Amino acid sequence: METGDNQRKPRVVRTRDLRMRYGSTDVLKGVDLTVERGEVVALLGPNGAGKTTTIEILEGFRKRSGGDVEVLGVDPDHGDEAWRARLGVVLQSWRDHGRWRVRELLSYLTLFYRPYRERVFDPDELIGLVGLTDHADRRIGTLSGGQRRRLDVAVGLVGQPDLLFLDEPTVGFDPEARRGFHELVRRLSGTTILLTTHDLAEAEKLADRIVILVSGRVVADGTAAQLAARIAGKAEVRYRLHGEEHVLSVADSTSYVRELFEEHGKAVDDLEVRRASLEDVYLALVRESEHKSEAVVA
Ligand SMILES: Nc1ncnc2c1ncn2[C@@H]1O[C@H](COP(=O)(O)OP(=O)(O)OP(=O)(O)O)[C@@H](O)[C@H]1O
Repeated sequence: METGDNQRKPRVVRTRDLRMRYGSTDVLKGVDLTVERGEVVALLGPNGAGKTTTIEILEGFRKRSGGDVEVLGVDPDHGDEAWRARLGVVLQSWRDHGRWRVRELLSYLTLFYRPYRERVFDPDELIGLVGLTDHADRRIGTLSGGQRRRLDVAVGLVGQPDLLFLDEPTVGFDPEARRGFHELVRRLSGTTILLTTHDLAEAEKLADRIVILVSGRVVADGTAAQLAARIAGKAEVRYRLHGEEHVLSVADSTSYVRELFEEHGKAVDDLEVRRASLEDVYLALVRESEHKSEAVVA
């Protein structure tokens, strides 16, 4: 008999060799992606990499050209209403129902989920969770961009989903709204989430794992630290010496700094050592992959 440790973690999303072709253009070229229960996974990649296409296939909104896909144990091409009710989808902003009021819309949506879900959110609890209590009776058309986005998230959460898709959730947020949104996602701890974003700090803050997609292929998959280790080595050292600024990229920053102080002592000022950030890692991986695919095309 298998013990708990030996049991595989339940897969919420699994794709194998996922392919998508629009006309004669291959947009997804064999994507292998897994998301395990309780994980928050960020899908990153340059414009046109295929993130939205991937998400739409997983949501059952788009039919794939090839490969195997399972979401909550079901092929999305054959997902029924009960399966759909287990998903939470936050698309780009909710533009309909501008004349409806916030509480009214959420109460109405709970009716769709009730036949399929054991528990659905109480609308007022949900409104509190997304920080819209003061706006519960406002018409949706009068909400600000950030408030509307919070409502989008609430719409995705109504049915207490087993898997939540967030497509660029904080576009257009001011820094305070963004921080509020990040706290909200943390409060959902335990919910499996697949999100796309162009905000690398956001990915680093929220995601347990980061998957980078370039030109329809997964080029990296791991924690932020694991990705950093792939291009590890160099750190940027900045300092001022006799008033003159120096910026260097060095392999062993500890030895460099030790020797710098041994040689120049107190003449060294404003020292800063910066390890590779997720942005550095991301840009390096994207450049490397783009070069490789250009070489293949050439
Ligand atoms: N319905 C469609 N018909 C033809 N081509 C499409 C269609 N939808 C998307 N594409 C193309 O597929 C590619 C991938 O698009 P997709 O929207 O999945 O990228 P993305 O990674 O989400 O990009 P972004 O970061 O800009 O949102 C793009 O080159 C896009 O032009």
